Amino acid sequence: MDQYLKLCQRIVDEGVWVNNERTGKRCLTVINHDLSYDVGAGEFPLVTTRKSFWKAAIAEIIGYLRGYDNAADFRSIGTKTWDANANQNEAWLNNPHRKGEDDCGFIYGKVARNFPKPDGGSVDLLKQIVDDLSQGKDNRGEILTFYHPGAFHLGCLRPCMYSHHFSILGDTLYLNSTQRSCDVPLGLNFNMVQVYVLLALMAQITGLKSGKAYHKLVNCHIYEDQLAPMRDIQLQREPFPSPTLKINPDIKTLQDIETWVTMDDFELEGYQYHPAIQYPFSV
Ligand SMILES: Nc1nc(=O)c2c([nH]1)NC[C@@H]1CN(c3ccc(C(=O)N[C@@H](CCC(=O)O)C(=O)O)cc3)CN21
Ligand SMILES: O=c1ccn([C@H]2C[C@H](O)[C@@H](COP(=O)(O)O)O2)c(=O)[nH]1
Repeated sequence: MDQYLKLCQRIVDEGVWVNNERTGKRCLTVINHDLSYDVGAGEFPLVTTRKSFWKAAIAEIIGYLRGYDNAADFRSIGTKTWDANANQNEAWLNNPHRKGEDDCGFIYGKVARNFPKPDGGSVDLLKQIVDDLSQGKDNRGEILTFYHPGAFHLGCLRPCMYSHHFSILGDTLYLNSTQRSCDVPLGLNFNMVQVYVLLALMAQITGLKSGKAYHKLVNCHIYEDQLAPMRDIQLQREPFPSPTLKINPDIKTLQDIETWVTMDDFELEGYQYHPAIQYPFSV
């Protein structure tokens, strides 16, 4: 939580205004920031200086692991975060590849689980990684990528957290996640939870211990209409101690994640937080 507040303060102090063409808004921006979470020690990086809808964040990453490409599927496991990008993004609404209401197109897990091969067919990157890690194998390229520049025109949004690289040292699993673009008030609140949960879940289903997760952010921004509540309200609050996340130990395989896991399999102990702040969302 301290790391998060430091980044917010860094943007307020050092940020440079950048015009963003896609949203038509100005963003106060810094380049390059590194966060890390000791998942093995249970350091759950949840924001406490406003109410966080952490279950929606977990639902989103579970949806990615399942390869969802439809906002209705995301809603059915507990998050509305893809509604606006699927149904209110002008460029996507006019895109001939959009298959109708709630379609997100070829995004995130849909890409990783069906990664097109130049010589035909596709690869399920996640399954390959889970199979390797389960046998204690790390080929120094255990990379789950959601990024396919040749397919951007087929989806409503390019992936923001686009690469998750897993590594084994001894009996412990590590994760390096990279994010190209970060909406610090809204998106990052979710993305920190997702990096933590991704390492914890992957360690649990591959029989390894959780180590550390390293989260690299490239373009970190606060949209112009989010600056006042961040600077004048959220940054004036004192953080509470971090809560602890409990994950159902019965989750043992990738198939469990694909078939029966719900948000009831995740519980928080000791979450104390300040009142909610509603930040504007830019489509
Ligand atoms: N501008 C922008 N920022 C993002 O963070 C973002 C996108 N676009 N597009 C794709 C996904 C969708 N994500 C989202 C979308 C909405 C919220 C949001 O509205 N969060 C609120 C309420 C959440 C709830 O009620 O469940 C929040 O207060 O955190 C967060 C992340 C993250 N991503
Ligand atoms: O997981 C996510 C997904 C999206 N975001 C933010 C970052 C940007 O503000 C927008 C995406 O816009 P681009 O023009 O494609 O960069 O969504 C996030 O922070 N985390």
